[in-house]
Amino acid sequence: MYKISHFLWLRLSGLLPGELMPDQSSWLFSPHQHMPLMAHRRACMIINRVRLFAFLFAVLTPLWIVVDILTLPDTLWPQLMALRLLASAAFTGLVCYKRQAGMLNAYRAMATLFAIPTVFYVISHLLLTRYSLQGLSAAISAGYAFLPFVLLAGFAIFPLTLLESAAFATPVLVAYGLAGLEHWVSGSWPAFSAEYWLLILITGVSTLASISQLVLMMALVGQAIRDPLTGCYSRRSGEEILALQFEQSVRTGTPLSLAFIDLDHFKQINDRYGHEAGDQVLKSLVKAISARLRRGDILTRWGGEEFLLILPNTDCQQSLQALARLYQQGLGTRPDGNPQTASTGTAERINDDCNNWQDLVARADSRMYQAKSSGRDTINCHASAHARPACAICCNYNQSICSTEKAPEQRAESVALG
Ligand SMILES: Nc1nc2c(ncn2[C@@H]2O[C@H](COP(=O)(O)OP(=O)(O)OP(=O)(O)O)[C@@H](O)[C@H]2O)c(=O)[nH]1
Repeated sequence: MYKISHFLWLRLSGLLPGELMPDQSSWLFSPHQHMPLMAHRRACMIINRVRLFAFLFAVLTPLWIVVDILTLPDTLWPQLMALRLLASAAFTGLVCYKRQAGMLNAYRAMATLFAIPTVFYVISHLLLTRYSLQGLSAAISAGYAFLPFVLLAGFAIFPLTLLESAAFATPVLVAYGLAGLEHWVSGSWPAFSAEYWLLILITGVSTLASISQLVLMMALVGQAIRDPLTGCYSRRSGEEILALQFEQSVRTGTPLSLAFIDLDHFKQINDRYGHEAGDQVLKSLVKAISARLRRGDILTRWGGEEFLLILPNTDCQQSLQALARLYQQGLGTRPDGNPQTASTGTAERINDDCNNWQDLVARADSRMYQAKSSGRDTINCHASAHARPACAICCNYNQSICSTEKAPEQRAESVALG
């Protein structure tokens, strides 16, 4: 059974554009495990497309009023006209929708976009069934029944997971099913069943199109956010991630630590062994660090041989522990066989009392420079005046010495780390 489903999955995922990493297949089913950067970009895209869709509907919906006036009874078209104008106003409101990009806001925007035509469809259906229209009027009024088809086909322009597509399509399918109940009662159920089946087929095709868009987006985001040499996050995406993490840390009151890591004497490698050897050292450093990171920690290449490690939900002491572990297990090897060392400066949002992520990076950066000038191969998390004493630790791994500026009990702690 597993083999069959695996084979099927490979065949199906091969049909989708872009490359799909095996560990990303669950991303197509539910948004649960999407990384924050992906979720942010997807939310931006969904909100933009909702506006586009709403603009189109805001313009097209009132245009049909002319046809209604010319073909429908005088008692019916004014009601439909009022309905159309209301729907158009609601769509215009959506075009002006300006909220911060987040998946919750994206869902709200999409739900509103699909709710407007669904309500329009149900009310227009109730109005039209009160009249027994004939000839041209009947033909024109039949057009109203196609609205759910247009709506479900519209899913194709959004990058959605399977679960999301199902959640948005279900109310439309239910509304259409309820509106068609009387066809069953009046005996014209075969025609209605065929229509309903067509609706389900369109939903299936749109869902596949949405998932394909999601795959394409994942591939593009994946390429855009990675540093091509080392495979870790690029500086641009690092800044985006950091802005999101900082915002979340402020909102939830949780700590956020940064470690600014700069390789020591890296220029010598390039000068003595060539750029190729230098590149190799960078790659092995990223490999070494990535293998030991906690899920949720993010490594970004900030500059040539400078890396920024983002540690969400991690306080000063925990970040020092994590870094001590990285240093102890090694940061890779230089071409001459010696271990590669690095100078690191750390900062933490609450302890350092930083109001924005740029300040936090600047704090970690300046501590990294202090670490360089104090002999390299060092983690420097010297605290600011606001910091708790536990953070006033500076470890020099070359000399296996750790010193504290504050309480003696922290010395014991830092020696244990070193
Ligand atoms: N091979 C390689 N070298 C790079 C890359 N990016 C930057 N560099 C080199 O990294 C070197 C950085 O040199 P410096 O800033 O003097 O730093 P350092 O030699 O590590 O000295 P300290 O930081 O003071 O220990 C420069 O020679 C850059 O050309 C890269 O992608 N590949």
